[in-house]
Amino acid sequence: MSLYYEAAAVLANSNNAGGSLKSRIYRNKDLKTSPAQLFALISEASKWSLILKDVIERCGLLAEEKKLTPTLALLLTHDLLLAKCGVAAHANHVLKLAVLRHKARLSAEFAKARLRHGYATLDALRQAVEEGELEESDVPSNKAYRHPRWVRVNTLQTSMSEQLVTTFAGYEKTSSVQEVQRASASVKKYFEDPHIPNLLALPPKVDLSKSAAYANGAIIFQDKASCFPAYLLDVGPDDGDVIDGCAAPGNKTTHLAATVAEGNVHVKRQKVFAYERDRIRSVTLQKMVKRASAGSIVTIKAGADFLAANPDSEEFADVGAILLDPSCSGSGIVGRDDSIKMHLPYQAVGASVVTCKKDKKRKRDHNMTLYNGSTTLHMSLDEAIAEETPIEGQLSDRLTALSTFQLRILTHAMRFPKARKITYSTCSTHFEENEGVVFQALASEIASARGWTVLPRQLQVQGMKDWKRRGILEPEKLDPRVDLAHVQKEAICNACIRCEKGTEEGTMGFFVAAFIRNAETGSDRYVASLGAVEDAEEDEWQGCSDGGGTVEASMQRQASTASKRPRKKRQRGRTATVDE
Ligand SMILES: C[S@@+](CC[C@H](N)C(=O)[O-])C[C@H]1O[C@@H](n2cnc3c(N)ncnc32)[C@H](O)[C@@H]1O
Repeated sequence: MSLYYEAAAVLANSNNAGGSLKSRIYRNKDLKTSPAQLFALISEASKWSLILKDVIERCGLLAEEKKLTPTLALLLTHDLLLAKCGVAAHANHVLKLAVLRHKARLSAEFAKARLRHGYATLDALRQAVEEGELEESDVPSNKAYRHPRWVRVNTLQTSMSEQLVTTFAGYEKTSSVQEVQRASASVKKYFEDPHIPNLLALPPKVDLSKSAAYANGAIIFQDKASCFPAYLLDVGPDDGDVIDGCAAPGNKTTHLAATVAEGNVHVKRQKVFAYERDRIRSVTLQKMVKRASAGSIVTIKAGADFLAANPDSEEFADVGAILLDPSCSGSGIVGRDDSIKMHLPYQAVGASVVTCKKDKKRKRDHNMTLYNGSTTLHMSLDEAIAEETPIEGQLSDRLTALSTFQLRILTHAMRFPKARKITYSTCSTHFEENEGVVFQALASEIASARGWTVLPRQLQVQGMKDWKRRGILEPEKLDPRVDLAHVQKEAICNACIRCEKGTEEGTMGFFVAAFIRNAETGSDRYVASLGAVEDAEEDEWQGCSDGGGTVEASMQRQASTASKRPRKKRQRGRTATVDE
């Protein structure tokens, strides 16, 4: 009888295997249980876990049954109370006996829990559980703050108008994202995003994973915030080739490919080089690129370290833009609605220890978060999730290690001789990984040698310029060597873009900043774009009044150079140069 032990071991994921929950189960050749049975048990038990956790705690099951761990207690209680055939073990099995002894109390507590949640019958409760009504977002009690299902229409294959009459035929258009945030999964509503082109928000938990459009890559599940970097990079026909330095699973790579293809109709082909250091994640990247039909644009550098890419090599001679989305703490990630959340009952002593036949003591898995004294496991169902690998240890040590790596990768990108644009992003909410890295990068030798500066808000592509949440200054966390006046720091923060999780905007926690080269080394297109906002800057840009080495002063100088060059206009959210 290995079903429950094996399920507990899969959940513990003690070897930190990557990939989705499904792929971890189906790839594991050592399992005795059928993968389908194992997956069904885990996914069903997780749906009920919020209620069952409560039932188990009220019964004091873990205090009385020393053989049970929180995970085993949850899986067994699920089968005892809800599975058609009950606990799948022979009558005398030690685990079966451990829960059977408490059947009457568990059943009584389960009935009370059902009534507490306001469901008169088990069928009504079942329906609510299936629709995810009990499992709200990370911000409980406010439906307006739930995380919508964000869907990017893949313009390499299809168009928004085509999808609206096919995949989303019969869906009603709403005028606010909150309307879809509040809607239940069965409601057919969509909201067309005003900031990012070709992006839709749908009710949380809506299941499109079986749709043909998803299967063939016409639509891609991608959080709104995660679409910011490729859009902000704003690659145009003059920008040459593009590098995605940290690519897997590939959402931003395929988004980049779609934006590159848009500008390539009449001009020479631009390539996207996608670097991914991890071999296993490179396989996912390959699948994603193929499914999105981006193979003719994207060259995958599988298992290759971007830090080892030689900026001066012939291959990258035409690289004008670089997107960097390096590994981070992942503190902005929202428990996705297509991910499995397993709420485990609280165990007063040894709550973090899972025992199992072969491997007696297993360390707590990094996917667990302690929540109100008990534990919640988060498992991805989607291969295409940007999985983060938190470094063990104290938060401050982890942040130092991560930000050192992030700064290295960003300054490496600044070395590519023809590069004129870089975006740097993380799904972290920590200043150290975000604005902190931006400040340090700007203060680096390579940034001043090559003339890199931040792309101010006024010059950003329309949707990003309109986005209200900007960078945050936390002076006490700033590297003391960063020698800038307060007004300069504020200007840099205003150039940075943030998203917060658990808000009425429905995004994950995210950060992105763009860098550009100055007029002397930058592209004409950018120089022109600086001139385009010159007038607007005089009205809007309040960040600087002195003429010293400030960011804004540098922008002003660029703008004045630009005023002597051709005038330009914006097209489809993109900066275009036009001769008069
Ligand atoms: C945050 S994830 C990227 C998510 C991806 N941009 C997306 O949107 O789908 C970071 C990725 O960068 C990879 N990575 C980290 N350091 C790298 C390096 N030095 N060179 C190439 N890839 C790296 C990690 O293995 C991980 O897959």
